[in-house]
Parts: sequence; structure tokens; C-alpha cells
Amino acid sequence: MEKIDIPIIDLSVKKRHMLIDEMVKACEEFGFFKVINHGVSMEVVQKMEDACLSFFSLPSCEKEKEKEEFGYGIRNIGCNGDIGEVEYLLLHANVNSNDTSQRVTSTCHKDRRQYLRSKMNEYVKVVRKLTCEILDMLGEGLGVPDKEIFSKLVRQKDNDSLLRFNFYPVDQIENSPQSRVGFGEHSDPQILTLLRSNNVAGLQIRSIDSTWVPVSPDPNAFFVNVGDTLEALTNGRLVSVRHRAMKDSYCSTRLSTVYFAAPPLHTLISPLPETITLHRPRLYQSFTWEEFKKTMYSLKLGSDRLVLFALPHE
Ligand SMILES: O=C(O)CCC(=O)C(=O)O
Ligand SMILES: [Fe+2]
Repeated sequence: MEKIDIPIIDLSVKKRHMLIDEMVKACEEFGFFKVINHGVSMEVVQKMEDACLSFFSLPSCEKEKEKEEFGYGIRNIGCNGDIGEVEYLLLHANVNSNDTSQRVTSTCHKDRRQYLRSKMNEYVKVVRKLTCEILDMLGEGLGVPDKEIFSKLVRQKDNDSLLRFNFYPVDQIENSPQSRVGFGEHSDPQILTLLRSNNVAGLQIRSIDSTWVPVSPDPNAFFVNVGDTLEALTNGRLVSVRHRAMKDSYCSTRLSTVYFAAPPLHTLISPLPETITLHRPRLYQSFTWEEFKKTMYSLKLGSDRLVLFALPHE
């Protein structure tokens, strides 16, 4: 296991140009960095996290009722047989999207759902703002004429962003291996991911030379992953990071909260002209986010999806 210093971007530092250079460098080298002093209210984070933890502590039969509305799942990740040691909620993070919490249900369920939904929505608002700030800095650092080109996609009314909560319970099994995969190796398909967790370790990123690098937990920080779509938009200049979550049988329950920033379904993803050069000819054909998503759903979690859109080169 390699020890690499994960790049840290301190947003309270005033020298914006320096921050932008560091951020672009981190995305080129790792596709990953940590953000501190990000200005996100920890009260909003704490309330959302508490509401989720109380959801995951419900009896299984209660949680199973939330498959439809909150995308509750257990062990099955995706629809191609990928299994993880994880329970999760997966739902649209588009605060404008149809809010189904108005459905007729018993009062007790309705209250719980509405509370959870409102805490999630508050969280999405603050985390989306931070995501857009980061995307604008990346746009500026890459020297594209419209520095808001990435954030505009995420700000669209019909953006396809998601919110996911991964809950890794403590092992009840005696003599189970000390460390097991909780969420298998993959890259995130969207534009950018903002991940945070409670103070329990688990996240690992794969460095360019293919070694796994453990990421120390920091509940006060956000971890940022470049997704496949940003890699395609920047013609491979910013790299999407492969990562996984490990589960240690002796440690405590881990909760990670993951915001995946995505464009509307119909968005055409093409490498930006400024990122195509003599030394870096165009790598990918154009595709819509909907096409890319469909491809993703047809593949195993750990597959490299972008190669399917790569242009042939002599
Ligand atoms: O739980 C984690 O730390 C990683 C989860 C993850 O990579 C994902 O949900 O895409
Ligand atoms: Fe991920």
C-alpha cells in the first residue's frame, strides 16, 4: 500500500490563481483532491447525516419500503451482478425534480420521508454550489473561453445529478477477513463527484501506477473525484479516478455521502476544442449523457466505459 500525499485545496487561501493551478494539476495527476475550508455549513451536513443514520438503523422491513422513493438497496450495486458489503440510498439530486413525497402514505412514514427529503434537499443546495465553484475554477484553469461551461451543465433545471448514501455496517460475522471490499473498484460516470464521510476510513484511490492509496477520513472535508464525462469533455487532460471502498471488520459503521454532478440527459458530450492539440489529438467521439448512461448500465461496475467511445488512432 503506497503512501501518497493526496492534494489538498484550501479554499480560504486568497491567491485564486495558485489554487486553480493546484486544482488542475491534481485533476491531471490523480483525478482526485481534498477540499478544506469550503464554506459548507457543517450544521446542514450534520442534520442530513443524522437523518440518514436514523434511516439505516430502522428494521429491514421498514427500509425495504423505501426502494421506490429513496432508491434503497442492499448488496446489489447496479443491475449486472455487482455485489458490495453496503446498504445504500440512491436518488435524484435535482431539487427541481418531481417530489414524490406527496404520495398518500401513513402519517408516520410521511413525516419520516418528508424530514429525510428536506434534509437531503438542503444538503444538495450547498453541495451543488460548492461543485459549481470548483467547476468554474477548473474552467478558468483550463483556459476555456466560457469558464462556466461545466457548471452551466450542472445548473440546468433538468440536470441528472444524483445523491447516494453508502452505509457500511460493522461486521457481525466472526473470523471474517480483516479487510474486505465494501464497494468495488470503479470510476464515476458523471462530471464531478463530491464525497464526504464520517470519521471512518475506507476510501481508496488507484494511482496512475495502479497502486491503491488509502484516503484518511476527514469529516470536515470534501473529496472530489473527476468523473468519466469530465475526462471526455477535456479530451483526457483531466483523468477520471478509479476508486473503491474497503470495509474493516473491526472498525465502526461508515457512512459516505456522495453527490454526482451530471448534465441533462440530452447533453452532447464532446471534447472542448481548446483541449485538442497537435500533441493530444481528439480522443473521443461525441455522445449524449443518456447514451453514456445506457452504456454504463449495460456493463459491470468496474468496466472502462470511455474506451467504447475512443476514436481510432494510427
Ligand atoms: O463509499 C465510498 O467511499 C465510495 C463510494 C463510491 O465510490 C460511490 O458511491 O460511487
Ligand atoms: Fe464512486
